[in-house]
Amino acid sequence: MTTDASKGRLVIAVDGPAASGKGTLARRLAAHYAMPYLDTGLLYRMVARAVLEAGHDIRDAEAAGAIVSTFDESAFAEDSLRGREIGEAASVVAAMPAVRSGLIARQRRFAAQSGGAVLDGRDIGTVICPQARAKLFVTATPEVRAARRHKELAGRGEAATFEGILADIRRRDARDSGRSDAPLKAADDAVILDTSALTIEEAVAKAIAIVDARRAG
Ligand SMILES: Nc1ncnc2c1ncn2[C@@H]1O[C@H](COP(=O)(O)OP(=O)(O)O)[C@@H](O)[C@H]1O
Ligand SMILES: Nc1ccn([C@@H]2O[C@H](COP(=O)(O)OP(=O)(O)O)[C@@H](O)[C@H]2O)c(=O)n1
Repeated sequence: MTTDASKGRLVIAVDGPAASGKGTLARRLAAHYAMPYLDTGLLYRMVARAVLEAGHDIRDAEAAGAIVSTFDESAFAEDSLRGREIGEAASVVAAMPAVRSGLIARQRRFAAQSGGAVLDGRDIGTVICPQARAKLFVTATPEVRAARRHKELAGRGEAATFEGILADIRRRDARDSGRSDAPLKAADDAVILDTSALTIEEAVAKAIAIVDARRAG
């Protein structure tokens, strides 16, 4: 088996825009290869929640920069981080250089585990793990992503219109792609996987084939 070039380990980087299906694929890849998985979006969501809970304005970069070095990951229930508003707030703090740099070490530590790791986010293949052996950039049209998120949020009991979610997704795409620090973009050596017309099982099969090809390459 050929693994992470530098350390003999397989690291899988999964990036992509909101509701493209990257978390679903990353989780399934982690199960398939029996590797630990980190959803890095949750870290930005935790910082956003901590900033708001401390009573700061979400645009307060100084407050967010101070919180990023002290926040306690175990203090947040995952379910409380998945909502629509926290996703929006996360993309605001994620554009702040102090927040991004404050989260780099813990992500790289996770990726450095001896058994390898799967991480998903926006900048895993470009900034956090540029040496990752396998990189996927997962996409889908904004309309397909909005429909998926709409269904997901409805399942959580969160009322929102399809049009409202589509507007959220477009705004978040623009903010994530337009920021100067670690913008959302595919790494040069990433394989693009468009899931617009794929079922979850079809997308998983393609993702495994892509990773297997990288392991063999
Ligand atoms: N290929 C797919 N077809 C249909 N639904 C999907 C597909 N991939 C993911 N989903 C669903 O879309 C929603 C968003 O997927 P998720 O993996 O959380 O996206 P992301 O991590 O990119 O935000 C979830 O409810 C998930 O079950
Ligand atoms: N590696 C990452 C992960 C998330 N993020 C930011 O965090 C926000 C929430 O990320 P997420 O992955 O939880 O969001 P979804 O794609 O699940 O909607 C994104 O809109 C990005 O602004 C980032 O900048 N870098």
